Amino acid sequence: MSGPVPARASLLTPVGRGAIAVVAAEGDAARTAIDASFVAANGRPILQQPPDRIAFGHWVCGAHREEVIVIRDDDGGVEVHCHGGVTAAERILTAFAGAGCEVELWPERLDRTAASKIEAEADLALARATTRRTAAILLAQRAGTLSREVSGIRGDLASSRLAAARDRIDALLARAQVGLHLTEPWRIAIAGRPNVGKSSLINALVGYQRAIVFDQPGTTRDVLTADTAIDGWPVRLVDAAGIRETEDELEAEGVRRARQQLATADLVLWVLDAWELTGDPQAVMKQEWREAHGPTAASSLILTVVNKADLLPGDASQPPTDGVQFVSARTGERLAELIELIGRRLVPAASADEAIPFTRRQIELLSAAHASVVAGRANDATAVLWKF
Ligand SMILES: Nc1nc2c(ncn2[C@@H]2O[C@H](COP(=O)(O)OP(=O)(O)OP(=O)(O)O)[C@@H](O)[C@H]2O)c(=O)[nH]1
Ligand SMILES: [Mg+2]
Repeated sequence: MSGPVPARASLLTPVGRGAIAVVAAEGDAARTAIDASFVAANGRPILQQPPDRIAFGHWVCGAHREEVIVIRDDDGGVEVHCHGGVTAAERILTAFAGAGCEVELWPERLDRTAASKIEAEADLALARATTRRTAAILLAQRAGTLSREVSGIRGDLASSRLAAARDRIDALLARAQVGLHLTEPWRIAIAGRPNVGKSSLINALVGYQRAIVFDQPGTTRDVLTADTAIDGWPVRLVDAAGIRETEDELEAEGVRRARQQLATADLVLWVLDAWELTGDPQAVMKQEWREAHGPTAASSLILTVVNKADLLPGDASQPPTDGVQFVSARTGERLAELIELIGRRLVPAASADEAIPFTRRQIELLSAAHASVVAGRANDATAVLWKF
């Protein structure tokens, strides 16, 4: 027989996001609170409700009655589902606390109840995942893909296959950026001369009117961002104001910030105007980059986007060139190709069934294990990997 379950209560759902809120509680004090406040529609006390089945009723608190569903399990745990929003859930949590339950934040609860550290981290990450693709990858890690790989590496170390272990750690570390971006958006800066259609392109990519579009150079004076998904990856599109020399102080500040956005972006889309294009798009992009940034070479993480392709005669078909995409933000022409190209550039390869470290803690452990393996200290590496 196990001892008494400590009484705890937690709000499991994020504040203000869903139509329902869920409060979980356990321990004798939790039952006391339920007995005092829950009136089941079938008139039975909670212990006479069948376990793991929903009991509909009301949470009664003074003159206030709130519709709820209560579910109990066999181990003294209960879940109360009430209307979403802050008030109802708070009233229920207060009742649990009043009966003697310790109120615990849900990340702490996850840490305590998860079967492993990776599982707890995956649950936290899943709550922040915004696309199916990223959620599928995280679910695979939660289901054991990452821990199996780590234990495979420990097996290599135990059998003195140090080179194999090192290669497998290298492969995991190579996916660290993808892993961190399962919960953090990739940052894509949209840059180029004034009036080429940067804001229009962002609007087209996001699918709604977000940035101000105006037929005058220098419309966007500050950095605007829009969050969306591209090819299943969460991205933050950053609208960099037209970079050029300016006397206007406010604009100069915008230019300074835009430059900073470019320096820190995961990918830059350098936008050209098809109507004004004279010569090879890549060469023009490099020329404009030099004008804006001085002699620093354009980084490889730049895609050249030739916008306003609808203004070109004929079907505007250009021979496909590596790193160049013709589009029309106005008509949506070739936007699908651009989206695919961005996806490939951002994340060269990632499949849901490979092991991917997805937290800084995991990446630090792998780096430490790597250093130990390289130094020939297999035992130290093994010890670090056990911390997974
Ligand atoms: N024909 C055509 N016009 C476009 C296209 N994209 C944008 N424009 C027009 O070009 C003008 C400038 O567009 P913006 O999106 O404001 O350009 P921008 O690069 O953000 O300009 P700044 O913020 O001033 O640097 C507007 O009149 C748009 O309607 C396109 O694909 N085709
Ligand atoms: Mg703009």
